[in-house]
Order: sequence, then structure tokens, then C-alpha cells
Amino acid sequence: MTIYFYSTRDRYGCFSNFSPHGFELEGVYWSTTEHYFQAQKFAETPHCEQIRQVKTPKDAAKMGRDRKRPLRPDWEQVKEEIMGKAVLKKFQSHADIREILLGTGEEEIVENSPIDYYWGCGADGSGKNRLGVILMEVRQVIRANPENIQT
Ligand SMILES: Nc1nc(O)c(N)c(N[C@@H]2O[C@H](COP(=O)(O)O)[C@@H](O)[C@H]2O)n1
Repeated sequence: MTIYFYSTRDRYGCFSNFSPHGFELEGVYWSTTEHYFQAQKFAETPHCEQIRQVKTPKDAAKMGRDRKRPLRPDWEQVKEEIMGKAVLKKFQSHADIREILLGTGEEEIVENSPIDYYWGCGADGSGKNRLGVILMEVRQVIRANPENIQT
């Protein structure tokens, strides 16, 4: 049975990038995958650190989507790799949510976002669901490489 997630309050809320599961990447701590993802839109500029330090993932998303900040020119080419790296690190860093992810077996995972047709499935289910696909890939990577987890 397909597993849908969206709000952090739902059963599979830990799959959301807004879930409060921090991790270290590039020598610094990120409060959520959303913080990391949004900040990378401005890598090597002061905006990156500014976003890293905001309190909530909602604030990070708001800042990252604000086009007054100039988006790095290669963003469309690198965004999937950045998302994959952050989601993998999140699940490598937290045993509790790793077990939830592994416990989904081979089920399809779908970000049930009514507005996001790229990372989610969109209102009518026609979206690309790239975040769901990345979660399924991360599940496979963790299963194949159990030695690469932080306890
Ligand atoms: N909660 C929530 N609200 C939205 O408006 C969304 N688009 C999403 N989806 C998540 O948004 C992130 C990517 O956003 P942008 O590419 O910067 O627009 C990503 O974490 C999606 O899972 N969620």
C-alpha cells in the first residue's frame, strides 16, 4: 500500500523535510533537511549561513524561495543531488526514523503535497514525487550499507 506523507504531524511525518531531525554536513549542524536544501541555493554566499541559522524550516523555505536573493546559476542541475545528500544524512543520523523508513519495506512513498508538482505528487497525483523517489533510494542505500550509519 502506498505510503503518503506531508505534514510533520502525520504518521510518516518524519519523512517531511520539515521534521525536526538535525544532522552535520560540511562541518556544521543543520536543524532540518529543509534548512540545508534551501541554504544550498546560495552556497558560498552569506545567505547560506543566514538561512542555516533561522529558527524554523518554514522560515528557511520562505527565505530560500524569495527571489530577491539571487539563486545560484547551476541550481537546476544540482538540486536533486543536494536533496539526496541531505535526506541520506538525516536518516543515517537518527536510528528511530531510520527504522520507520526501513519498516516501509518496498512500498511506494509519496509526498502528498497539494501544491508541489516537483518534489511531491501535486493536487491531482500527476507530480514527479521526486522527494518520495529520493526517500525510496535512501531506503535502498541504507539497507545495502548498514555500516555507514551513525549510532
Ligand atoms: N510544506 C511544504 N510547503 C510547500 O509550499 C512545498 N513546496 C513543500 N514541499 C517541499 O518544499 C521543498 C522544496 O521547495 P522549493 O523547491 O524551494 O520550492 C521540499 O522540501 C519539498 O519537499 N512543502
